Amino acid sequence: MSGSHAGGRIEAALQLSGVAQNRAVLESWQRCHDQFGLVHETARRPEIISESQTRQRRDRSGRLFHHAHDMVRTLYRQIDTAGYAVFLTDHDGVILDSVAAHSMLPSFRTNGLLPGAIWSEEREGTNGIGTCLVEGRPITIHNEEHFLTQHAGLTCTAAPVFDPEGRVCSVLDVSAVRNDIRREDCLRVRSLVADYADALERILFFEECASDIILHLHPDASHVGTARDALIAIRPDGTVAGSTALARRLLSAQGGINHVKSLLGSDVDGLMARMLGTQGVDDKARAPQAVPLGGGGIMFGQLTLPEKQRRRFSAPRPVLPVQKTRDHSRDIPDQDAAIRRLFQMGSKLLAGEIKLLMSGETGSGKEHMARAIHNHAVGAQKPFVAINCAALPESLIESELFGHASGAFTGAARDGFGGRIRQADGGTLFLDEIGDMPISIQGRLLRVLESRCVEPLGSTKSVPVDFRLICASNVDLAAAVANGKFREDLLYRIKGARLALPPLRDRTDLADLVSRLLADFAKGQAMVCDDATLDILQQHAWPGNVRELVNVLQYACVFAENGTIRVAHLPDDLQPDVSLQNQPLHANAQNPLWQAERDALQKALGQQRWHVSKTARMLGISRNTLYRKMEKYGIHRTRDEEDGHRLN
Ligand SMILES: Nc1ncnc2c1ncn2[C@@H]1O[C@H](COP(=O)(O)OP(=O)(O)OP(=O)(O)O)[C@@H](O)[C@H]1O
Repeated sequence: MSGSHAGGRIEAALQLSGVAQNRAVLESWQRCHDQFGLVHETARRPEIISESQTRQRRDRSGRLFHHAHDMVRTLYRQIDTAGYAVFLTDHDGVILDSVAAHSMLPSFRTNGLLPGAIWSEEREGTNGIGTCLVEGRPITIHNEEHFLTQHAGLTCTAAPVFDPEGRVCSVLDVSAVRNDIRREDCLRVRSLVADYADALERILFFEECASDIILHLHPDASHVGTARDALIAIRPDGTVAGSTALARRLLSAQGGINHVKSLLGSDVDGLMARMLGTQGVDDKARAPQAVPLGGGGIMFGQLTLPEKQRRRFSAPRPVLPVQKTRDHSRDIPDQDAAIRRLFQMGSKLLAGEIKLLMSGETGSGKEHMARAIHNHAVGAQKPFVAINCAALPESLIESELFGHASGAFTGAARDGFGGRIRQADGGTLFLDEIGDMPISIQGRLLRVLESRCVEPLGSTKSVPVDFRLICASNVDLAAAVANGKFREDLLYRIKGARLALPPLRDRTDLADLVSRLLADFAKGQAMVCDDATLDILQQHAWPGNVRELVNVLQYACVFAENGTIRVAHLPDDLQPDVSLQNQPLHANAQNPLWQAERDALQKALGQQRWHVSKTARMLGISRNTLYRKMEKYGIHRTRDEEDGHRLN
């Protein structure tokens, strides 16, 4: 549609008030026209604040930017790749973060969608971000619904993120520079964006209201304690410190939710007594209870108490003594600065009984690091119990973790088994791949973490346990919560502090790591790599990280002669590929040959269901060469592909 046509349509719609299909769009056009004096055909340059101002806004957004970082990327992977980008803004509509396919960046930039750009309605007319800020609800602004003609090529779906006081503090937006997307096709994106915005709201809520009593509410008891419930933060004096948008919606008929008395008809002590009974916080607090509302009606709820309140309501229990000042100068041998920093931080946090959640690619050394931190912070003589939650069959995991009484089930040990958690008493429990823990077991683990007691299967006796906890996961747990695969309350319990281990390819100490590992394998004999070999190791992408390096070096040691590993001693995958060395350096996306090879690789990977070894065999190249080519052409699996098939 030409500019004047679009303008005519907008003017006609404005005159026919009430007839427009989309109230929000019509009202926005009205604001653009009457309040902001915008003219739809004017071509305007985007207003972009400086990098330092954008940085300041990120800092000012508090933890929003930090927490949203992974979510924005997970959301991007979850959305079909067809030209979409994901944006995070602050409360003024200034873009703080964005993710898009590299090839699409120029077109988003041309349209003014880049960090620092201001997408308020006042500035850019009706648009996903700006209109969502005004409406305070998820919205799609489709092509010509944009007030300014220059934005008619955009399709934007956005959802607001609320702070606990109910103000929109951010907008999560998914946009495409395409005009072949039908409005109805945006529905799936809209529900995804809204889910992520809700998840972000809850993370900010739990963080900001960490010292308040949290009331979880829902009309359906089965939703209480899940990511679907409504949350209200209550101060000890009964005033409401904050709530989620869902809580405000569900309780809108209650005539304000400023004080627990008007909301529930009782003060804080009354609420505690009713919901916790005489049994203390640990068990009763979790079972949803019927909650009569002050203004009539009933919901189901449960309470989560901050540590201070828990102590008030639960029996005193022995706390694992914090070790005296520890000698942090006795460091791990790794030379990489990021690894050393993580070790120092992790040791201090674990010594202070903070729970650690490690992330990092497979084989990057999460367990290795966890053990080093435990040795340093708790003491090597204390138990370190590592459990891989993905490796245990579901039928066994419960008794393995929590133990069982004698004869609790067929095949149970005759004298019973105390369970791995109790083995960690006085030391550290390391739960690897916690994202793979069955949801039924997650509830039991949560109870153990809250009550610090284990109840073995087939027994009614609770046994007190004291351990420090380190968890690791290579799946995005926030996304697992959004997909209903991981309990949100457990995530907040285990996420005291996050440690993200870098992949081996990003580490700066490969040569040093190689000589350390060789010293271990060669058992006293001198063993080195020559320069050419070291060069190849430095260039390799190491998808299997340190574990892969260990395997490669062990293999090479078998063939090494006179204490030297040469290129010929490396496995086939690491042998140099002559054909690649002859590639022109200036290959780029405009080059038809470049594109043809990229397409062929992508097709082959798709045919082989992203099985890299099989694809490499089919193409007649080594696995290592295929990895390098994938890296060169920026070929990555989408989230769906990742879910379906593990990269071998
Ligand atoms: N910094 C290191 N120094 C020496 N060896 C290491 C180091 N990091 C890891 N390793 C070795 O690499 C291998 C893989 O490490 P680890 O099991 O800790 O990785 P991970 O990230 O926990 O793997 P996964 O995600 O598969 O559970 C182990 O053999 C470990 O001993």
